[in-house]
Amino acid sequence: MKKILLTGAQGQVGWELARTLASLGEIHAFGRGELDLTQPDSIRTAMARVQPDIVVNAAAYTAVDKAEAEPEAAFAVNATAPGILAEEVRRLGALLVHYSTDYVFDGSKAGAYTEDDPPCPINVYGRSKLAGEEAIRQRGCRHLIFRISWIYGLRGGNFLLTMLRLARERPELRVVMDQVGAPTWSRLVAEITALALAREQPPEGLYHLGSEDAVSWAGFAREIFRLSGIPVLVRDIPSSEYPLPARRPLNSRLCGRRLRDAIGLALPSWQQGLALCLADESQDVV
Ligand SMILES: NC(=O)C1=CN([C@@H]2O[C@H](COP(=O)(O)OP(=O)(O)OC[C@H]3O[C@@H](n4cnc5c(N)ncnc54)[C@H](OP(=O)(O)O)[C@@H]3O)[C@@H](O)[C@H]2O)C=CC1
Ligand SMILES: Cc1cn([C@H]2C[C@H](O)[C@@H](COP(=O)(O)OP(=O)(O)O[C@H]3O[C@@H](C)C(=O)[C@@H](O)[C@H]3O)O2)c(=O)[nH]c1=O
Repeated sequence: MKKILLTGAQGQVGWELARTLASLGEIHAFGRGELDLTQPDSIRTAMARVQPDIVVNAAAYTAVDKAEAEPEAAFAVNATAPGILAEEVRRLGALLVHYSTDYVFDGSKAGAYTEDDPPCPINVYGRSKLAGEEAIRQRGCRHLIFRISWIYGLRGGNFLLTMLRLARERPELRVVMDQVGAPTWSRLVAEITALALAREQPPEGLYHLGSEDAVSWAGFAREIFRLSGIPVLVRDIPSSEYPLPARRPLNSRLCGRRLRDAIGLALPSWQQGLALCLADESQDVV
């Protein structure tokens, strides 16, 4: 039976992975308390204890705005730690599964970004995540990196829960309409990861995991409220009217063709994903 070491087990994606990957092998799930990615010894001790066949790194520094003020903290978790994990994975001859982001791009492309498009991040979080990808590739271990985007679910901190909370407080919300991307339910990321790992020869390298269709944050908010039956008004605004410490790419669309061609896996449309998430009764809002 394969041994799987999972980091970030309390995060949005990690929480789903802890359940979904359990069908694939013996899972050793670590939250920050048991495995702190800022402590190299903590990483090496966990790796030595578990001796995993597969490491799934779902831990990350994801506070996009806060990262602008504390780049060292973001780089420690998102860049240095994946490099150490990759070193350990190479020594064990294991496979490292890692998640990156649409924020490695500047958003200036007209269509969906492919894996061959040159990254050019415009904020600290994006730069730290790109450095993490590069650190893994440089170590030369077997790896599978999924770039994902706009993750939501009914747990943790995300745009869906923020919208549901704000709608209880205000009759009208102002939401940006000039940033487009594909909102993705955390469970679908976990399920696609499990399907990829269940293959005799799991894919390796870099893959974009995004549904082909895209929407603006304002359009996403409207669909959340439509499906939830909440009568709140969403007013379209440009990003310039919602100033934040970190710039966001205007185009976050990721082309999922490479993964579909490699193993026949693709995400459902973002609308289908959202409907599935909101209809799921197995999860409580946390
Ligand atoms: N959220 C999104 O929209 C997107 C996320 N991604 C990527 O997907 C992956 C999963 O993200 P997601 O689940 O949404 O993120 P979350 O923020 O929900 O979860 C990240 C987890 O990492 C943990 N963590 C943070 N710092 C450390 C540390 N020093 N040591 C150990 N664990 C730590 C956090 O713990 P704690 O709660 O204690 O801080 C948290 O449980 C990440 O690689 C992220 O960059 C990519 C695109 C979009
Ligand atoms: C709450 C709110 C946000 N917004 C805008 C701000 C921002 O431009 C956009 C998205 O807001 P958020 O700050 O929730 O999203 P953000 O933290 O930028 O989300 C990103 O997280 C990282 C981790 C990723 O990797 C990305 O894929 C992406 O999901 O919506 C409004 O226009 N109105 C509002 O009321």
